[in-house]
Amino acid sequence: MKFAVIVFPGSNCDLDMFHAIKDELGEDVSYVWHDETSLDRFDAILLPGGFSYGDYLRSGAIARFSPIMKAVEEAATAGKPVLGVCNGFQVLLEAGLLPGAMRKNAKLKFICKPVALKVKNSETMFSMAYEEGSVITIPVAHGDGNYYCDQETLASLEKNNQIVFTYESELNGSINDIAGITNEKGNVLGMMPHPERAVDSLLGSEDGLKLFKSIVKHWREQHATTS
Ligand SMILES: NC(=O)CC[C@H](N)C(=O)O
Repeated sequence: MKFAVIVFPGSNCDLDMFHAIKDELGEDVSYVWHDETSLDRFDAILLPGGFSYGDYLRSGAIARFSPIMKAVEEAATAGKPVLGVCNGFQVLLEAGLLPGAMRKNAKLKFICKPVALKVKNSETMFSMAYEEGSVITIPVAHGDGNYYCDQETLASLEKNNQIVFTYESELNGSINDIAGITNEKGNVLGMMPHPERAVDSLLGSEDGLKLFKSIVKHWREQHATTS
């Protein structure tokens, strides 16, 4: 399976994402600079965390106009897995590939620590290796992680089971403690916590690895050949 890690000016979690895929997951991965225009050769697209364009205007608001974003949209439409972590989530929101918006953390402080997350939906291509309802530990590191959407959007997120992860206790002001959501089709996931920083017990947790394993498992099932 071939993964792309999109690199924007100001991305800083691209190396961790690359390491998680190459060294911990053992899959093929390449960096793709933001001014490229095709992702045809990749099976899954990863938008890493960081401070694209210095978080000017709003986090992700400038990166969403990068040339590569048209290819990210095409990949999403084609049903490929698209994962945005932290700043990657912010870019996906700004691009309209996920509903809602990100605001500054309720207490206006940057929060950087491991947090407990509940797996609310283990039937997505990103979460199928987890037990539904299980509590996992994944670190967060953000200033703008206060997820917001209107009541109508919240109702549809709940109805369609699009909320994949929630914070176990109040963290940053996010509505209904939402930490990660998918699009309606289920192939685009945005999450504020960093699974790529939780892929080895040496890092304090390996709970993030199952997320990447889920993507591979789902892809292999879809591409199984019968001989
Ligand atoms: N780690 C990150 O991706 C940081 C995200 C973002 N720029 C923020 O501080 O909110």
